[in-house]
Amino acid sequence: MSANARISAITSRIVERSKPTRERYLERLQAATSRGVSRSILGCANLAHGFAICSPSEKDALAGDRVPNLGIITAYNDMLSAHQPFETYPAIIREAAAQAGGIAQVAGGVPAMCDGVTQGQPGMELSLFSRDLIAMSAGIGLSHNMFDAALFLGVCDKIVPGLVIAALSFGHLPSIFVPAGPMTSGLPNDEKSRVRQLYAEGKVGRAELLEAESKSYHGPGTCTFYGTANSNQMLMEIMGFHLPGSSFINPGTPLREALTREAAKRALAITALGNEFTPAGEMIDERSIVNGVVGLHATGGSTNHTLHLVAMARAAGIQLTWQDIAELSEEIPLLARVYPNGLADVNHFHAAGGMGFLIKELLKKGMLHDDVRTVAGQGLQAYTIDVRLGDNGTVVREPAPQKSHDGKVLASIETPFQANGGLKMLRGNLGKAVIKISAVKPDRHIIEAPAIVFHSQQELQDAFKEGKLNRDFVAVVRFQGPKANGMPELHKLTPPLGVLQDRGFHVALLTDGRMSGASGKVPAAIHVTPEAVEGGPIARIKDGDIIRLDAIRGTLEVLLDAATLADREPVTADLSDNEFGMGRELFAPFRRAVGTSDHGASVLFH
Ligand SMILES: O=C(O)[C@H](O)[C@@H](O)[C@H](O)[C@H](O)COP(=O)(O)O
Ligand code: SF4
Repeated sequence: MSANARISAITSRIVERSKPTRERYLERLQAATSRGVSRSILGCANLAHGFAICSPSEKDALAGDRVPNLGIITAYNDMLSAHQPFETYPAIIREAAAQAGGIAQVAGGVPAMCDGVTQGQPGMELSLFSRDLIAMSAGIGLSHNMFDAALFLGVCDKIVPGLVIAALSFGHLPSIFVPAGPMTSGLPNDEKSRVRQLYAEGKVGRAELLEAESKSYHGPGTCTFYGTANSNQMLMEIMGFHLPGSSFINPGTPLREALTREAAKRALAITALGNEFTPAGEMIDERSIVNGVVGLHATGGSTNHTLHLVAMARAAGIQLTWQDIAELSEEIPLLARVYPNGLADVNHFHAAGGMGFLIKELLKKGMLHDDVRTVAGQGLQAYTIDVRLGDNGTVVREPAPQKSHDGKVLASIETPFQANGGLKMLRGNLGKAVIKISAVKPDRHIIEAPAIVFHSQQELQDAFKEGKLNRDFVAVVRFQGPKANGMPELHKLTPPLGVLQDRGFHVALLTDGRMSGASGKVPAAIHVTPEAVEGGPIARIKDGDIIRLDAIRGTLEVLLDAATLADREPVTADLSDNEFGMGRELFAPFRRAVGTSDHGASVLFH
């Protein structure tokens, strides 16, 4: 079944807009695939270096071009609870590949930042840039050109988007994403946030706060809120980069290992040496990208994907815009309530029916393109499943439940939680911005209040502690854009602004920076473009100006006449503190080269 008329029309518009870049991309891809098995063009010395550590039988196999070789790109480190399980994956994959008559080599590693460790810290100013650096790093691994397919081991925020950019830059290769799964449920996310607000008010100390945080983040796996990392898993499944049912199986379980082994065997089966050749750059097309956006809206996914999906699409020559994302939001109902959009976590979401139920429901109403290619084959019907471990350690897939196992977490398409998706675009005399309203109560969808201007998160936190913010106001936190300081997440503002909102004040955030995918209850107009350091209108706002943020009409304005606003000189800021320390001096070229937020805030594509 093809997608309904409205979604198909948006897709057709994207196809038309992308024609020049998509055609050039596909020409390059076909030229690469026409050269046959990649390593066959390597010289003897190149090849000898490439398989120097292999066994004699592996060398024989690799010297020919009949045995497929998998290139593993791993984002393993002990810093990300979500990536720590990857430590053992290469050995599992090598064994599974050998059992299936193939070979697997770790082509390279990529850096992976934990936004939870760096949240509110200087390191966060490297976070967004790390996405493009991850793409470049993965490219270094794959540029050895020894491989017939790639396996990507990555989960978190910037890592999956960076790896997708790499996979599409090497679009002549089939690629499968291999996740490690969510942490088991610990202290509920809303209880964690309640303790944070108590700490922000000085009602509990660090000991109580650390105890709550440690009970929430307590072991291997992805943090269980529906932030960017878990939005990534949803995207990889709905866009066809995961095998069906892979996204939300906990690490360290037999089913998780069975899925990893299956991914290795499937990657061998979809190389050019087999009969199901599925190069990633052909598999992912405009329909796949639209399916990703649909999934984002239907689940209340991370606002960061208004940056990452745009950049990921560009890597395949596809031009996705915020307008496309906003118009799709009007068509797609909210079907999942996972924190911060509800009280449940991703384990509850999976138990309620998870991705299989979600995709089945969206397909019922033509809200997804079913005529897409995936690593599992043709179409998304294969993804409307529930997955379990079979008797002999294999993966068994059965039809997804007809009804949600928990209607408070996962709704049917007939009775959605909200008629449209959580992500909207705002426009007005302050430029363009993004807002996620799926976690904002309806009485906060319109905020009109005086501006209070800050040039850092710390300034706002200090003003809160000094009791200066007990009022209605719009916090204008500027000089947080990609060119200013790498566009950090300002998630540390969630507790103080949440306290003020709970006290009954009408507050909102307006920033050229980002928020965490885990932010949610306070209305926030984020990714404001043009940014302050580029002289954008946000740099002309003064304390006391009346700001109107209207998420219903999709407008963002400072209530000044055009002449008054134009007569004001945009203020500048001293950003010297953001140029050194914690590696920030290494990223000056990125700050200079990065494009605008509505084009993905990328140094790779403008
Ligand atoms: O976009 C995201 O989902 C966030 O970057 C997330 O990955 C980050 O880790 C949050 O900071 C976690 O939330 P807390 O900071 O509230 O633990
Ligand atoms: S979800 Fe966020 S906090 Fe959790 S491991 Fe990943 S990057 Fe770190």
